[in-house]
Amino acid sequence: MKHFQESVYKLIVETSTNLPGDVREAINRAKAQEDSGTRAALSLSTIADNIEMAECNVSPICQDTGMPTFIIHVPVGANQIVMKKQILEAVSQATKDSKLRPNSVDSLTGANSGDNLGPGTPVIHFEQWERNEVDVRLILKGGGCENKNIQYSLPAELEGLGKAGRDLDGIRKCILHAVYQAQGQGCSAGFIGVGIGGDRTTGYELAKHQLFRRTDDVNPNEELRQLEEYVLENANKLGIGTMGFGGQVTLLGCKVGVMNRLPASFFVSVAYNCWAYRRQGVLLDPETGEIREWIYNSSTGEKVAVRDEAEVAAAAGQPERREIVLQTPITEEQVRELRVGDVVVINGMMHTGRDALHKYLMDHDSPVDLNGSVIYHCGPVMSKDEQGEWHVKAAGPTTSIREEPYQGDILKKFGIRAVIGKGGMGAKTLKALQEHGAVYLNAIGGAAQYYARCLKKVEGVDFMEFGVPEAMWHLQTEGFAAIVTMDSHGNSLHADVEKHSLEKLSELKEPVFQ
Ligand SMILES: O=C(O)C[C@H](O)C(=O)O
Ligand code: SF4
Repeated sequence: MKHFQESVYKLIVETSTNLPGDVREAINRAKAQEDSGTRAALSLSTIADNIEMAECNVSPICQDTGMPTFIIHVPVGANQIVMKKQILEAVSQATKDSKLRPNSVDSLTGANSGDNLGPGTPVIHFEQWERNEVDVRLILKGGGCENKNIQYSLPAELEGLGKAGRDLDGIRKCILHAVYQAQGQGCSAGFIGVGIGGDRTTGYELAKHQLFRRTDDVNPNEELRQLEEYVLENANKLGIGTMGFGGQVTLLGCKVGVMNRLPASFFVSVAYNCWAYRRQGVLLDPETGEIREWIYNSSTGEKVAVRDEAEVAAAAGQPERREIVLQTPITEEQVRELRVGDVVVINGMMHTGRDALHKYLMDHDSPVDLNGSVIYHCGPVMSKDEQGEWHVKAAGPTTSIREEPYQGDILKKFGIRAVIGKGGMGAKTLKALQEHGAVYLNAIGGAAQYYARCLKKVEGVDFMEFGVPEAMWHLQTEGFAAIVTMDSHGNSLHADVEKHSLEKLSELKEPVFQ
């Protein structure tokens, strides 16, 4: 199979940079359902822009290119050892070419392998079949939505929904709860794969396999078909909306699979995938390894309608939405002026920082002055040119809640005035924003091309030893827009949406499937 490695490389690039047609259609439908001018509609426009940009630039849709997971069907006798070696080569090459972010981290030392290779990464499953072709499928599922996967053991007592028994109605409750607990943190609107039964490991595997189903396929099991339909309709009543900003569309797809279980166990496993639902597949010629066919057709996939000027104008015309341009360094007075719902446009310097940096700063000094500064929760995809200069290739926000134990203290210690991330933060940070005078800005998760365009120049980098995603990048920005979702007056849009969605969840308590 002379062309196998090259075909796998093409598959990786396509998966990372171009969303399949069925996913685009689902996002388009969501866009049509949201009222124009709302935060959700505007966010979906940004998402649509980002999808187009990624395709045009052949660059990652989201900077978190996830855990590359391959599922491969081969004819009997195919040499899986050689194929595996070539897959590793293709992954490493795609990482060098900035199509994948270096995402493989030593769990004990924190060292990034730099090429996406290491124990357990990438994930490769082989299966034999009797067809005379090779089927290679790939999913790039990022860490933020992976963190929102959840497994229930029935019977259980669920927040808002009460008792969930070992029956179809108990399963229904678990799935609704799974969507509720994700809030906007997994970059809603999302897609879920559900595995009923199995053990803890195979249950999750089954859930993830459901994510390879096309969004428009129909479950052959009538009970499960009804369940999928019910969940899709009712999860959208929770009002979580795009990025957890509130809205009509919270879930874009639900696929459920079932397998046998042990008498003592009853697991319901849910794999949550963000809107940046990157999965693709190819059918290969078993002799040459050349691509015969793409499995999730992207070329016939429709375009996601890009930003509509009328919509932007409608949003701007809303009296309650203000747009404030800020130049760094930012003062306390400027920050105290801001209210939840304002759009802030940042010009000047921004510093990236995520898990490793926040932990470090708790008991060390910062290499740069952070007074009046902006911290961006972001692990970008970077590339270095021949002159040794760095360029930002993809740079959307990461889930901020992971920094909750540190953020409040760090704001105060260094005089930071704005934190940009996604998904919101908790009570401790909200209190610190109020006491110190700072603001939390929510950027649109996954919109990595959209934001990379605003990051004009890399002024420097510290802590490269933490690896590319965790390093502290010093970036010159121009026109970086984000929404105030937590202000210095004790208001949090995230707390409001969570409370409201819990009320909505409780309305779905009554049995549906007897
Ligand atoms: O690691 C990242 O850049 C983002 C992550 O996928 C997240 O959603 O938090
Ligand atoms: S940042 Fe959002 S879109 Fe990107 S992988 Fe994480 S959850 Fe998905």
